[in-house]
Parts: sequence; C-alpha cells; structure tokens
Amino acid sequence: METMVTTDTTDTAAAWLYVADPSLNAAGQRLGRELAAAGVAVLPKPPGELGVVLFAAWDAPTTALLAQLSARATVLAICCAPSPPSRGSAWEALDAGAADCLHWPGGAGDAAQVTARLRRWRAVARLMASDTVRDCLVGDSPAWRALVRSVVEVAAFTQSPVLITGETGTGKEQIAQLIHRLGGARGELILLDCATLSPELSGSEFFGHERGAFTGAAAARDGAFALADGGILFLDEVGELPPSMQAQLLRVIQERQYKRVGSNTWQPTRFRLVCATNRDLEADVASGAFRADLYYRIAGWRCRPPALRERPGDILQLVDHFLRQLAGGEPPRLDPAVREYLLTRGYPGNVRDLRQTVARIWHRHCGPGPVTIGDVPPDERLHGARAWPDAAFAAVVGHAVDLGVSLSHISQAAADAAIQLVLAQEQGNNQRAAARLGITDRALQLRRKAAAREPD
Ligand SMILES: Nc1ncnc2c1ncn2[C@@H]1O[C@H](COP(=O)(O)OP(=O)(O)OP(=O)(O)O)[C@@H](O)[C@H]1O
Repeated sequence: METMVTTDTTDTAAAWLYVADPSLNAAGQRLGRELAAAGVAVLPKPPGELGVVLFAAWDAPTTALLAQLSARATVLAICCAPSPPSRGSAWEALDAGAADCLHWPGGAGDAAQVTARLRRWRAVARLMASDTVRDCLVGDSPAWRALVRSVVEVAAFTQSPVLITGETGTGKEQIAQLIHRLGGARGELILLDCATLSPELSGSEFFGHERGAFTGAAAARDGAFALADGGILFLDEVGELPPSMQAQLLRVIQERQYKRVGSNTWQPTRFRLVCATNRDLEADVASGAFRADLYYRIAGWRCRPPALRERPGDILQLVDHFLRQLAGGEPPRLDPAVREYLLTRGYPGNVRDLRQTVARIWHRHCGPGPVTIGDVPPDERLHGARAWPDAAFAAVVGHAVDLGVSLSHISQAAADAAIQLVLAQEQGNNQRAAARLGITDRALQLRRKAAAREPD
C-alpha cells in the first residue's frame, strides 16, 4: 500500500488523500491536483480530521483499512473497481466507519463530489466543536456524538421538520433549542406542550382568537401559528394531540395559512416544525391513534437522543457541566466515593434526573475542597450503589429453590426475564437490546426464535 504527496495549500478544507493501491497512483495524483485547484489543502497522509481513500477492490483488507482510518477521521471511501460495489459491501464500508462511498471505475470521477462532501463535513465538525453546541448538548460518547452530528446537519443545512423521540429527560427540548440557534431563523422558538392543552382552548392556543370569539375572549390574542411565523414551532408531547387538532395542524402545515378563531381572514404563516414525543408514534400510527399523513409531515427527519444508561461514559462530563453552572465557575473535585456513587446510581429520569441529583449534592456541599460522600443527601443514599446479586435477588432464587425448580430452569428463567425486560425498554429493537445484554444480535435473535417456538 502506498501513500502519495500532493499540493499543500492553506486554503479552506484540509484533507489527507490515501491511495491504497499503486495502480491508482495516477488517479490519486489527478484527484489531488483537482482538489488543490478547488482550494482544498491536500495532505500526504493521516493524521487529519478529514480524509479520502482510493482503493481498487472491495475486500476484507479494504474494510479493515477503512475501519483503521475512520477511527480518527471522517473518511470518504472511493472504490475504483470496474464494477459497482454490491449493496452489502457499500454498507460494510459504512459499518467500518466511512462517512460515504463513491464508485469511480478506474479512478475517473468528478472532484467536485469530493470537495462538496469535505466542505460539508468540515463545517459540521466546526459546529460540533463550537461552544454553542458543546455547552448545549454535553457529552462525548460515540452514541451521543452520532446524535449531535445528525442534529447539527439537519439544523444548519436544511429546513426539514424534525421529530425527536426519546425517553423523558434525554434532552429533546434542548435539541429543539439548538435547532433554533443553528437554523438561522429570524423568528422565535414557540413551545406548545400538547399534553397540557385543554380540548376547549387548544384551538385558540394554536390559531389565536378575535375579541369576543367565545366567552372569556375579552381581547384578541395571537396563537402559536402567528407567534412562530419566521421561527420554530416546537410541539412537545405531540403524540398527545387530539385527533381534531391533528387534522387542523395538517391543514395549516400544507396550506401555510390559518384563520384566528372568530375571524374570516386568512393569515399567512411560515414556521419550521420541530416535534418531540416519548411515545412510540409509529405504533400510534399503526393503531390509528395518530394520523399517518401528519406523521409523515412532521417526521421529515427523525432523531432519538439515547437514554443516559446507553451512554454512561458521559455521566462525569455532565456532572462537571452542572457543577460548573451551579458553582458559577471552576467546579469542585469529587471524592472517589462520590464519583463511584454517581456512576453506579440509576437515572430513570435520564439527564434531568442526573442534574437534580447533582444539584441536591451541591446544596449540601460547603467550604473549599472536594465534594465528599457526606454531601449526598440521606434520601439519595437509598439509590446508592448496591452489590449485586443482592438480598432481593437471593430471596427470589431461594423461593425457586424451595419450590424444587432445577438450576437450569432458574438460569433460563432469569435470562428470559432479562431479555423480555430489555426488549420492552428498547421497544423491541434487537440490536440495542443485544448491546445492553452483552450478547450478539444473532444470539439474541436465536433466543427469541427459540422462545417463540416453546410451548406455553
Ligand atoms: N446533553 C445535555 N447536555 C446538557 N444538559 C442536558 C443535556 N440533555 C439534557 N439536559 C438537561 O436536562 C434537562 C432535561 O432536558 P430536556 O427538557 O431537554 O429533556 P426532554 O427529553 O425534553 O424531557 P421531557 O420528555 O420530560 O420533556 C434540562 O435541564 C436540560 O438542560
């Protein structure tokens, strides 16, 4: 395998160019010249945050090479084999970490395709490294970085509606705020919580009303459609929207105009729609509880902030962030016991739960020096790290033993219970459930199939 050196200008994007096969040297040199002419500083080899790899065949060594290079950079894979990659091999390249794959038979292709991608990826990387993004969506775990990347891309480079799904406290509103900040809207972000709308007043909340439109309408008032004009309408808990409002919302989105309650005049409005829910909206569409046509309108782009238990590596960074906010400056250190407590405690309310836990600890903390275990409030200690298996587990197993249940049956039942629980928590997603259970996708699929075949 060979590397090649081309022009190193100092303009705009910088990217390394790696030629994985000597037969492609000429193609690599041509691409290097064209990129340089387009203002890309072409570096001879990694490191560097952006890279391009030219390779001659889709095979296992190529996949291994892509995995190695993509671990430290955003990589564009260009396959120069005569025939196009099979669907499987293109996905394999993405699985290996490549950001995109192009097919240039014999190394011939349009350098503008490469430049456009490098510029976009560099802009996304810069935004991701900015204080605006890092202070809003704190975390560096791979799962969280992937989420932030997709949010930044859709917010800054499109006007697409966005549907954010995820558990309570995972940062859905925080994401909506960031979309507003990055989207360049001249208008405001208007939040409506669909779970708290009263059926009688929801029309007025959305459309506004004229004076005297109904009993109690003492003065004319703007609704969310007027207030969000030029900005973002953020519908929290959108899955709770009553069916009649779903139909009316769909009409306004399609026609971009509305009438105030009690008025006959159409008012124009243009807003970007961002919706959030912790319900399984696709299941609601399947059951008829949520309109399919509205769903496809609001779900132009979907993202799902992971639960905190799926990114435990971010806990200490979040703790530091919240302590910094509370201290109004450099946060105090944490004693190892406090750190361990925070890392092992469960957070059913996700980041909100963690923030409140940190605040409670902070309120008890005093004086200089580190946060110590005595700062953890007494009621919090109930959540403290417990050894496992604990007494409750031993009692359940003891009961099974008393009933004469065999060891293999006890093990099987415990494993089945864990699988059912995790699958329910992950809404049936096999891949996520397998990752949490520490087994392969395939192993989980086989266990599910076997369980489905078993008689009751
Ligand atoms: N990644 C994050 N970085 C910093 N703060 C965060 C992050 N995620 C969430 N928070 C904080 O956690 C709290 C809850 O976040 P948010 O309100 O966005 O969650 P949510 O998913 O909208 O919750 P709900 O579904 O209950 O409305 C907020 O105080 C928010 O500032």
